[in-house]
Amino acid sequence: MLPNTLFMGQQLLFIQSCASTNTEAQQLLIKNEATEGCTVVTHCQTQGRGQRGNSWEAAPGQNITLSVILSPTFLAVRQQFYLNMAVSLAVLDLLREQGLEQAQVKWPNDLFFEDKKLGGILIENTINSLSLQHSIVGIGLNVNQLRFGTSTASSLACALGYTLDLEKLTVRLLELLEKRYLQLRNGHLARLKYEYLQGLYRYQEKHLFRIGQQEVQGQIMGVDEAGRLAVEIENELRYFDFKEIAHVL
Ligand SMILES: Nc1ncnc2c1ncn2[C@@H]1O[C@H](COP(=O)(O)OP(=O)(O)OP(=O)(O)O)[C@@H](O)[C@H]1O
Ligand SMILES: O=C(O)CCCC[C@@H]1SC[C@@H]2NC(=O)N[C@@H]21
Repeated sequence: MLPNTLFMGQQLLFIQSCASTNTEAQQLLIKNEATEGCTVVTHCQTQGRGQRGNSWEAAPGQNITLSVILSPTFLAVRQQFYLNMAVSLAVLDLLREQGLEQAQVKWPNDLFFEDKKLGGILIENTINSLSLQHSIVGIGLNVNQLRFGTSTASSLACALGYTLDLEKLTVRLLELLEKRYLQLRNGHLARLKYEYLQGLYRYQEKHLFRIGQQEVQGQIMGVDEAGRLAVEIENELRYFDFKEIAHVL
């Protein structure tokens, strides 16, 4: 089954089992065998990689684990977080379309529903001096798996109470990803950022954050182009990189 798209997922490679679809996609890029939108899908990822060096858990045959190769050469290096926002929104669109209206994105790009993580995104960019050259967009979405090693993980099936058709869902994700990517390519950056913030977990709410060893109360006020989180703490607006701040859940 191919998605109804111009290019996203039109070159679709299904691999029964692999260490990581991001690594497989990297190999395709090196061998010059990929056109834009080329997608690597597997049912069994044995060494899935997450952000911050975490590993990604996915029981065989039950989840979406895929990587898409893109060439966002129209984005300046300093604008690269817009790609994260576009991809996060595509996965959020899918979750909401499936009935999880309250799903949100936990900064920078975790998919959250009722305080549990349903999915994650790992984007690996190759850059030249000024712009992005290639991006490998890895998406892991917990679909039919019911039990996880991490207490904070959940799946669509857990949330909805029924099993979903993995292939149909994958095809739909690629369609939604193309829509959001075209929005990005057509320069609708402000729109993307607005929608990302509207879908952001705990946006403009007072909550506890962990900064180093300390727990402080703060309020997310936005993100900057570099993807840093803007948090108001004691009447001061401070900016944080990925590893510098975490939500206290
Ligand atoms: N399929 C999965 N679904 C949800 N979480 C998963 C899955 N596989 C692995 N995890 C793990 O869940 C943990 C939580 O992920 P997360 O990216 O939020 O890490 P973290 O370092 O705890 O981040 P933070 O403290 O900023 O929220 C990580 O250890 C991640 O590796
Ligand atoms: O939230 C995270 O930490 C990101 C998880 C990303 C997991 C996906 S699964 C498909 C692709 N291949 C990988 O090794 N990682 C990404």
